[in-house]
Amino acid sequence: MKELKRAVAKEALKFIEDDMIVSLGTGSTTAYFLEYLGKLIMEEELEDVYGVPTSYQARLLALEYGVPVVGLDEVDAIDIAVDGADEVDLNLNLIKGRGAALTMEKIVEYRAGTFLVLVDESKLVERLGQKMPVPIEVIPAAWRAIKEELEVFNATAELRMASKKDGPVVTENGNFLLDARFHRIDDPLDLEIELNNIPGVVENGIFADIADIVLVGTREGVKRLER
Ligand SMILES: O=C(CO)[C@H](O)[C@H](O)COP(=O)(O)O
Repeated sequence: MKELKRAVAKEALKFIEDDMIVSLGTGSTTAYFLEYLGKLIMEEELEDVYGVPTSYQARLLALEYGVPVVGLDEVDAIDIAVDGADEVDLNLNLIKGRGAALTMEKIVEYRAGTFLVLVDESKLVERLGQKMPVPIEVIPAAWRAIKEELEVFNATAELRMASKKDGPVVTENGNFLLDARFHRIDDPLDLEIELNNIPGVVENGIFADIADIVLVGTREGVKRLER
């Protein structure tokens, strides 16, 4: 899988041109992309490219690999957003948020001129929710009430616990995460909107109708899916 992730990350470089503002996603696949992007910038094969990080991870990697960073509030527009995903369905709807950065990711990916998604073939599913839960970022005080409310959606949710800290994962926005398993997701866009209507929900990990291009690393090479 590592090699497939590296292959899509390398292919993504073909979408980057001089003078672009690139949103930098979170996760292991975008980490490879950042490594390759930094190399091109350091070798001056790309000029005046700036990255908008979606997380501390993306920011630290950008600094390590020599990709200049700017904040979202410093740029007029984002030319392209590059990020991984946890699941991609047949209509290129996504589940994201395993890395807990879904809110910032959605903010920039929604606004980007092009949203380019990088995955290996294990992420492809017929229907969202087949393998992964939907992460939901919630205001800490509301976690239990929202967990109970999710039962109305026929979902069971778990508070995401930290592994190198006692207690729950706290996002970079100071919130908790519920990982929700739905019985069946037939209409991702509808569910995305409904979840965000629950008071106390900050954002959820369904990214319906916003991916423009998905590069899929397969054993037969990188495949390009487009809406
Ligand atoms: O949504 C994400 C982070 O919030 C990641 O993009 C997603 O989890 C994919 O990660 P990886 O490239 O490591 O498989």
